Amino acid sequence: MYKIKTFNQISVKGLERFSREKYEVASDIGHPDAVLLRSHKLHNEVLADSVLAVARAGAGVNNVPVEDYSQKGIVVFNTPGANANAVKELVLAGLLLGSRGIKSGIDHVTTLHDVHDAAELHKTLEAQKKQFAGNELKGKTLGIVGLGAIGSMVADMALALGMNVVGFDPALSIEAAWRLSSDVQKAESMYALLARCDYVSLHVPAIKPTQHMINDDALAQAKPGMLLVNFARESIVDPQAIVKALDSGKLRGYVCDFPEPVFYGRSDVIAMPHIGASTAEAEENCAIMAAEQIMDYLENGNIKNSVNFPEVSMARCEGQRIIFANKNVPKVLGSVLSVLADHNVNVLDMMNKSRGDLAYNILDVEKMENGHVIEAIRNIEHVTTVRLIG
Ligand SMILES: NC(=O)c1ccc[n+]([C@@H]2O[C@H](COP(=O)([O-])OP(=O)(O)OC[C@H]3O[C@@H](n4cnc5c(N)ncnc54)[C@H](O)[C@@H]3O)[C@@H](O)[C@H]2O)c1
Ligand SMILES: O=C(O)CC[C@@H](O)C(=O)O
Repeated sequence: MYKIKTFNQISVKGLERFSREKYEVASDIGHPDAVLLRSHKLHNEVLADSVLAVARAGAGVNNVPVEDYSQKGIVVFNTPGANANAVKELVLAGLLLGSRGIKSGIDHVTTLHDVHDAAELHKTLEAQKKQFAGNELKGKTLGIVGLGAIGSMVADMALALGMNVVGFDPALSIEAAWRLSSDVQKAESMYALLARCDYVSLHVPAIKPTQHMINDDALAQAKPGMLLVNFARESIVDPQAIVKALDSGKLRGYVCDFPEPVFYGRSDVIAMPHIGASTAEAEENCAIMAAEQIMDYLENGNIKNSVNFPEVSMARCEGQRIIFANKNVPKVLGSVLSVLADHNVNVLDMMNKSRGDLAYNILDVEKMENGHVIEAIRNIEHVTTVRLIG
């Protein structure tokens, strides 16, 4: 029986993927084989030594200490693209909320709830509505920083609305480049993008190089009156710099998914409670993808959509499967094969891949009589984890 520990509310559609015959899934499991979570921060959690994999039902893995887990041989998964459409749709809402007097207009209507005469109410509102006029998106220029799963969808949406789209992504993957419309203009730097855009939407991961990438210097380059939209992460912007830019009029507004105390009481900030991915569809997509990735890893040793291990998938042969991870240095695979040879174990198929400092291997072998083989592999220098599957 495999054991899965959950944090956060995970969509039932994903949890149902774990068959009851093979899996026990609960939030209070003591020695799990895998952890399934959303935004819960794992940095302060002590994970049991039994944990082989951690799956983040979502895109950002800044709540997972990935480097630490890599040293321990724990595979970390995420679910790329599974919630991108939900975020894209909320970015559209953000652009509209920042362009039109939608929120202030609705708030104003609620202040008139003591006016009970309909004719008087309509007359008052008609006289006052000019305060809530705004601008259209069509014909304006949207800058997108980060053109991955979400950024590319936001680009398509903005083009369909008749906006000009400028993008910046120095680490664009080949797959993402194929997805991107040829109508997206390329900016040479983020500063160049900020200088020419009426709207800018951020879609980068929260990693060291993106920490406070929107700061005083960056905002000094911005086109005056720009609207900034941030559905990526709080750490990407310096909140004090945002406040200064709003006060000086450099920024017209800031729409985000990450409220900060310094924004309280400001009518030029619209802050939502991290609901970019909070749709039934996105939650299901993420949970299903995460559950399937965990199952394929636990049952077959295959790895798909990991943020720290290489992508590895091999069809099963008859017999047994040995999987092991090791530090990416010479001779480890050779030493493992020598152990197998010494124990008369025949290898049927194998795969070896590396990613940075890590190497990962799948060996299908004829059924072994000798129970000491796995222990002998575990004792080889630089091997971090080894497992025998059925
Ligand atoms: N608000 C929410 O609920 C919500 C939901 C989903 C994702 N997110 C956030 O959005 C981020 C992006 O999600 P995604 O699915 O598009 O991820 P993704 O990995 O598909 O795309 C991220 C893109 O950012 C690019 N990038 C990295 N560093 C950059 C830099 N310095 N400048 C410009 N581009 C850079 C990468 O090359 C990549 O193409 C996630 O990491 C997560 O933090 C938030
Ligand atoms: O799980 C969530 O609600 C948020 C997920 C989102 O922040 C992500 O990075 O995918």
